Amino acid sequence: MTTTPTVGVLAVQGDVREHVAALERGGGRAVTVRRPAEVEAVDAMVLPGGESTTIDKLLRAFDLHQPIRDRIAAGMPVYGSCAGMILLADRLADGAAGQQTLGGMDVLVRRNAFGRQVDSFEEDLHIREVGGEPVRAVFIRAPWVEEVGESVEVLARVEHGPAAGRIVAARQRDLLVTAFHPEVTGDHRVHQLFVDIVRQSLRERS
Ligand SMILES: NC(=O)CC[C@H](N)C(=O)O
Repeated sequence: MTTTPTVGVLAVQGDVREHVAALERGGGRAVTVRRPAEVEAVDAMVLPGGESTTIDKLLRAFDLHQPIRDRIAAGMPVYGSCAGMILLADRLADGAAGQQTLGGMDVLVRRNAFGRQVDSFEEDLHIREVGGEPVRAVFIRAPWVEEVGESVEVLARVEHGPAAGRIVAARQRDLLVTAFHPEVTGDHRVHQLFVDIVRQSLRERS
């Protein structure tokens, strides 16, 4: 029997609807999460893009910071895109004053790393674990991963231009991050990869 995992999309700020749609197309059941009790009820979570400083403040205002941290520590699979990638980083460069992350992934992430001139751009990326054609990656004032710990697998790097070689997708066990926004392109393969990670994690825990 194949189970359909329930994935909660953090819905305090950011592009929530697009993630809900991409998760459903990728084989998951998507719900929105705004309350601590909802954090407890899901199998996994997506932290969407948006503004990481705002999301950080709202996580604390809505009493979601600690419950999500606790679930990450207990092994809940989480996919963080852009601002969500910043939130999953153990270490942050160029964060705003007082900005905190949830942490969980042994990486140093640099916020707004691509600089002003190239705030936003698109590139076709080859992503490990995502088969078929390259993925059209949309970067919007994106961060990059500057350093990775030993348990982190690099899934994709920028392939062209001045930032070539920079890490923009990575995985540490059941934590997945991308610096770009696959939810805005109509291609649900990254979300499908995440739903597969969640399914595998549920099988291992049952
Ligand atoms: N598209 C995004 O999520 C941008 C992230 C944003 N620059 C931040 O620091 O939070």
